[in-house]
Amino acid sequence: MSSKTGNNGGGVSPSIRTALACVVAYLLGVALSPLVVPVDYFLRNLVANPPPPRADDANDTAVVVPRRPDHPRVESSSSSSSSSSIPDEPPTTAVPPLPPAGGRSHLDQSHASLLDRDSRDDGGVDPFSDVDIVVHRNGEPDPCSRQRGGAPGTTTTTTSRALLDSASAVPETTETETTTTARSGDSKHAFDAMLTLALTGNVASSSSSSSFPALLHDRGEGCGPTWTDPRAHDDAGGGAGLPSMLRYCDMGANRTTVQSDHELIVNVPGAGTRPCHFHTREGVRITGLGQLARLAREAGIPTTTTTSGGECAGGELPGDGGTCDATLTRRRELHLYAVPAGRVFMFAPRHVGEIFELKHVSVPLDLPVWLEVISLSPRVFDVFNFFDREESAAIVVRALAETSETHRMKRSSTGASGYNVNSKRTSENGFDTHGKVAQAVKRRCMTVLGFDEYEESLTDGLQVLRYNKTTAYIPHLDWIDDHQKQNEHDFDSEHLGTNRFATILLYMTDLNEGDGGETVFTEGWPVGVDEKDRIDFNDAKTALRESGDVAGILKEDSWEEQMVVRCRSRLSIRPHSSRAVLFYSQNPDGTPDQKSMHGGCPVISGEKWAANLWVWNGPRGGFEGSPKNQHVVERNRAAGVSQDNNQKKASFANTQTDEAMRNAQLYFQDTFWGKMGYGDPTLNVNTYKGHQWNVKVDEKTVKTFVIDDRPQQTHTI
Ligand SMILES: O=C(O)CCC(=O)C(=O)O
Ligand SMILES: [Fe+2]
Repeated sequence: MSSKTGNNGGGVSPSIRTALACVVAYLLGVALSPLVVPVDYFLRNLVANPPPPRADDANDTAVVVPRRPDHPRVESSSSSSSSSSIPDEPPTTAVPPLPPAGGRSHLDQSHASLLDRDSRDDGGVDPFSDVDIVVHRNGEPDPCSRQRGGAPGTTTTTTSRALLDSASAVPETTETETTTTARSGDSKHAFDAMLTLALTGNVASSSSSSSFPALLHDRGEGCGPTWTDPRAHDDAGGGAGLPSMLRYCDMGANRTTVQSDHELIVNVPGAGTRPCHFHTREGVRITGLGQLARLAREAGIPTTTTTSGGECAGGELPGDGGTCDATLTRRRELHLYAVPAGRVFMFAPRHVGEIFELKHVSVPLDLPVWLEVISLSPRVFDVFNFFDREESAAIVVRALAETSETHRMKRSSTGASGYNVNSKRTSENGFDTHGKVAQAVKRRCMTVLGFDEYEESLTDGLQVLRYNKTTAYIPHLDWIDDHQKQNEHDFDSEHLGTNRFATILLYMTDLNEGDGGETVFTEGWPVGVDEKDRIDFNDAKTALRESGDVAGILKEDSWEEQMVVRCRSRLSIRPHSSRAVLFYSQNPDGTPDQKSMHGGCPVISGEKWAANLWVWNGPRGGFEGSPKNQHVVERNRAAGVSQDNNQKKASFANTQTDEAMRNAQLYFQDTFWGKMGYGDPTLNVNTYKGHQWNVKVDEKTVKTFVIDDRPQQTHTI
């Protein structure tokens, strides 16, 4: 079932008439859809239980969503088993109690009281007394290192000791963003430095006289860079002497994305390198010691085994029989996901069907938001209860009412320089940058992705998409490829550039099996289908043709027909109103994830409305601090144009009235751009005020166009 677009209207202008008709038709569609869809998808989500599996659709290549397990923290058991590769060290001997508070001249008293059992009101239980810290690299389900086993809490734990020691080593910082002076560890940036230092231990330096051991049993050697790090062998630069984890946390001058808080980063004392920032498995950024202590208290339930009649341990009083009940407590685990400075948190799924409960994300209906893993490679997740039907309808209504030339719904374009209408993207799109719902959804999206603060420079406006019957969007990467570095903006996210990092796709209409319109991930495989039962392209094509489903609708061997074949044999997501899906376009190291290739399948029946939100790994073009290709900037400066302020859209067409222009060609200055002769398609470009476009015939310039002030301009010969 999907809403149908009406197109008859009264005496108003045709575009407003169409828009109004669409609004009414869409609302009717939304209002009626629960009556037509047997079990309404969203209502199913209203009950706290997850939706039932969708395996009942025999021919449905859409994802089969397994049930939510009763104990969603699947990670703790699996990670402890997977952690077998990391050798556990025998527990260290008990650490002496902290010195009296007065003796801690460097320490903020508030930190000390968080950890110091003597000064706590709750009986002084050290929050880390039976918890081991386990570290993962960003996006990795397997830990890379773990804490050496600590002594259970009769006294201050190794963890508290290390945290307090490292807190004392982090200098006082001034947080310019809050204009308050914070003591060491009070700011999230100082906290990052402190935790990184505690995990890896202090690095000998002339200025640090004290020495204390690393919390991690291997000082984080297992958590080294996953990319080739030139500093590993660079004795002169000191890189080789650093624990590997420090080289992971500080990706180096050529790879540390410059975020808006770059200047606030506090280096790891002794090492002088940038620290990691740390997130929970669910993406929550850990910004202070109090929060870390809270997480430690909440970390899982310890497994205990009790044997009676044992010997009494030191300090334990014997029971009636003169013996002690020895309670063997298996230590709990606090998993931290370490993200290099300047980089962005990424979920670390282990298996399809895995759940991530996002208790920190609030939505209008106060329903729990959770992720369910649809695919590991590409990384794709369903985001349950991300938005509701009301918001879904509001997005469509606003898109239809939009009249501004830059934002209204119109034939889609693609590419870094945007404006080229593409024959392989036949849908329509528009942008919602200021709508109330769009704003709310953008903020929610950032929270889901693990940002502790909203950052406008990291998101595009909400892009709204409409697909009518037969329209589609050929498989592509959302990551923008500018490998020749032709743009002022530097898109090379592996290094200092920024690019699209993650996409949240929102669906606003219900499409039934056979209606088409799925989002297909052409490198992914359908869930729940055995490897041996996967269908190859040719068999799927034969089956499609035999079914006759697209006969008379799509041309044989057209790219659209080929897409339907893929949509029916590869991982595809069927739209439902208020369904949201998250996927990543980059790997954790910033390289593009080629497996994230995806497209919008041709709509066979009805209409599809969707929207996407692209989140970048750093400031996108036009925002302060966005990375630039300096050579292009210089070139433009020499040509007297500034790209940021003067971008224009220009179309060049041949009216076929001047015989001398029969074989004309368009050049940007002296660079060939495209054929502009009789019968050649209009050339659409993004260009800049003052740019010169030359028309040449037989290599001689016959006409020059200079781009003027108009935002959109057409030049003809
Ligand atoms: O419509 C879809 O399902 C996908 C849209 C998409 O990939 C895009 O707009 O980048
Ligand atoms: Fe896309």
